[in-house]
Amino acid sequence: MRVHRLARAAALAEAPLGSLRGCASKPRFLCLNASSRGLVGGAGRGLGTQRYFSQSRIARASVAESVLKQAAADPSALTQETIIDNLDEVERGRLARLRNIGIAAHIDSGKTTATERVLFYTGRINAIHEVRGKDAVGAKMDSMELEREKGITIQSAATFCDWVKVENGKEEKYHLNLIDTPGHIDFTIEVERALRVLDGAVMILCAVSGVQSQTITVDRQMRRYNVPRISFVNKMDRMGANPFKAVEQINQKLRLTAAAVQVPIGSEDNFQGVVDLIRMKAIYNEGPKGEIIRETDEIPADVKKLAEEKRAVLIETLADVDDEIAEIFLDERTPTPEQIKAAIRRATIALKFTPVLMGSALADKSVQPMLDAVCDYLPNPSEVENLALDKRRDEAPVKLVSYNSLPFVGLAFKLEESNYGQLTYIRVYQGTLKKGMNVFNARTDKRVKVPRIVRMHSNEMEEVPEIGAGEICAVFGVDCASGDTFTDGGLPYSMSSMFVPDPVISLSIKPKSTKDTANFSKAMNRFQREDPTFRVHVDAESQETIISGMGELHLDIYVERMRREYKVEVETGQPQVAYRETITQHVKFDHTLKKQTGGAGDYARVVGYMEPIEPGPNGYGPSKFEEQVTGGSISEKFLFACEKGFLASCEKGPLIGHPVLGTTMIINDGATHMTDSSEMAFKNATQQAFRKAFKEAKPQVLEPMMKTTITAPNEFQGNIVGLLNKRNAIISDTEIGPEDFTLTADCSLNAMFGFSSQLRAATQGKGEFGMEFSHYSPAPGQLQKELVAKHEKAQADRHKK
Ligand SMILES: Nc1nc2c(ncn2[C@@H]2O[C@H](COP(=O)(O)OP(=O)(O)OP(=O)(O)O)[C@@H](O)[C@H]2O)c(=O)[nH]1
Repeated sequence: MRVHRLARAAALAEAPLGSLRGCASKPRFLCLNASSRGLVGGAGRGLGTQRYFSQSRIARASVAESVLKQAAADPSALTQETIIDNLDEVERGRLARLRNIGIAAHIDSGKTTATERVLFYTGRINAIHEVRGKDAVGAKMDSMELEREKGITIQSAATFCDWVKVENGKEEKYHLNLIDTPGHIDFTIEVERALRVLDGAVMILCAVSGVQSQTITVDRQMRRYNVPRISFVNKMDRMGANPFKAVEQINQKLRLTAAAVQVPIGSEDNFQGVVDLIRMKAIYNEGPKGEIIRETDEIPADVKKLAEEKRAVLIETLADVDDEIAEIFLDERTPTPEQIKAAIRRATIALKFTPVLMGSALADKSVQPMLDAVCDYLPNPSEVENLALDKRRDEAPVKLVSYNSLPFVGLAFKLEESNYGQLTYIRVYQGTLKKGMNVFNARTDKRVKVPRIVRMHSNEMEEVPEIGAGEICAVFGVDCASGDTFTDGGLPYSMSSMFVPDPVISLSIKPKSTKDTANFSKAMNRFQREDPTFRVHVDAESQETIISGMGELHLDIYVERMRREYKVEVETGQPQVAYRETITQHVKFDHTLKKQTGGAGDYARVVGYMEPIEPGPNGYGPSKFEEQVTGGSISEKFLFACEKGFLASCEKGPLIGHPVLGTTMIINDGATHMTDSSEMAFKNATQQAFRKAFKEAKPQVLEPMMKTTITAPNEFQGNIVGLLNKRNAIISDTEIGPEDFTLTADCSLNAMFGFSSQLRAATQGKGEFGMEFSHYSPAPGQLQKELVAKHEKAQADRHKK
């Protein structure tokens, strides 16, 4: 068993953490109000070590003045354990019942539908409205008109609520901050930034489709930010629902140890409820909207055997990831429900395990046990390690502690333009953020006042005077960029920011009428500030405005928002692929720039070589500049200018004007003139040398390859394989289900233009596909020839003008 566990751990460690590629849609927060009641037998967990606090220890603990003094003098010397040990009862109770969670999944798995139930059952909303429902109201968290129309989540939305968990007749109130994230790959940044600041997540899977392409992306993102998760297999009412297939796929495809903690009672349209395998109780939802939970010891006879079997699998799987259960298992004893729950909690927080729950959000079944599991198994803010970098100590990492009385540290993770000005979402990692407080932006070194603090409930907000440590809120009137760290000014801390994938597609855009120019610029500025994956630049040669993003849908949504929200009609050019350029050979250069035009001349000589950098496991890396000059033939100052020249050259490659990857330039010699050399001369000389050497080094155009997943009814499989073959796609996996098949292929983005309409035609509108950037790969010779010819012609035309 131990070997088995190690093998799994090793497999996990080796699993790629993903680099670019995104997934995507809209997050929302839910937050439960911090209870001021004392902790009753609560558990706190320090960094890696388990810490359970006995009642007597809690009683002993009081606000330790000495700890606060120490924190004020030198916060970085404190360990999380020291602080947690000294937390007072009220603080400990507040944190123990606080959860910051995200809901993330593949497109259309039911995230928004499930969130709607959560809001209803916790009393945040008093009626349930469906995504694309007949009442045309739309789900609470899809507040944007476009989202409601298209039935997709585009932006993350935050909300908060209180969940009262009842266990053994005792009520415990939890405060949840919840973010509903979008599923579509084009809105991946919304998932990235939500996961960056959340402590735990609910991964939703479809009971019929199991692990899908975006589930894999979401999995990578959760690993990137070490986010523990519970899994919820939704759509148990659908034909072909099979939660155990989903469990197996989490184990195999995601390489994350998973086991069901429930089994279904009935299936498909006869799905009635679930059996809780830990307490061996049947759970049913009653009432018009499933708001009443009925629990009974009477497990239906036809489910009993399955429940016993799956309970045994749960314990055996837990024994693989938890020492305490392993011991009990080897002694052939039966663990108690409390022991099982404690083991699930430990293993989930340690990222070794995910418990799998099941239900149907649309049929109002088994959502409440999922909320109980959020409280039972996902960490509270004091159980998650959050690090900041201390600028005083060479950016040494320091642990942030979610204690209200410590100096304030928060991260601005999302910006949004609202009717009342810029809204900045902040996660408070340490200390308290108060209305009217002056906070310090670690990036700009500027102080700003916080005039208003609100808690978001989708598009509504509730003003609050202060927000405690470990919570999420939004503030008005704070000018900053996404990813900025704020402190109270006393701590020189900054937090690492989130991962922003590079755009893969771009198009030219301009307003149809010049009278709309002002609104057009306003919209561009706003979208850019809000979404770091949406980029805008003016092409220096063509003077066209170019927008770039994660996919056609991503850019289409902005064009549509411009029309609706800013009343600007625009013209767009053909979508352009974000190509890259590289070299394939080692080439030497010795280049002299020499100009004598009367007065002071220009002189710079650079000598060295260029060579390709072998692509790593994540593909082609950034280009690099190195200087190896000995003997001072080029001074430091001029070498710095050479580097600038190199960076400028890499922005617009010599071949087709796209950025350069995987290329090293080394300058190891040169010459300087007493009077004629200047920084400009060295910068220009480097650019000229780069250009010449690049062309001699067998340059290569690189094109983005997309991991493409297609799902369609089985009868269309032949048609789709035909479509993919025409596009030279490499099919890597095919899975055939009872009704639908899912096919995964690597395809160049260039070959995928127009694919959606062809897929529609080939599957009578029943096929779906999703694409995610995978890596850059050398473009075929013919395509490279065409691109180079087009680029040269465009340049020649420009010169003629
Ligand atoms: N049969 C069935 N359908 C469901 C269930 N939950 C959601 N749906 C339907 O699935 C579709 C997608 O639901 P959403 O809640 O929008 O899914 P989502 O994951 O939020 O979608 P995106 O945010 O766009 O990725 C809608 O038509 C829902 O009515 C369920 O439990 N059973």
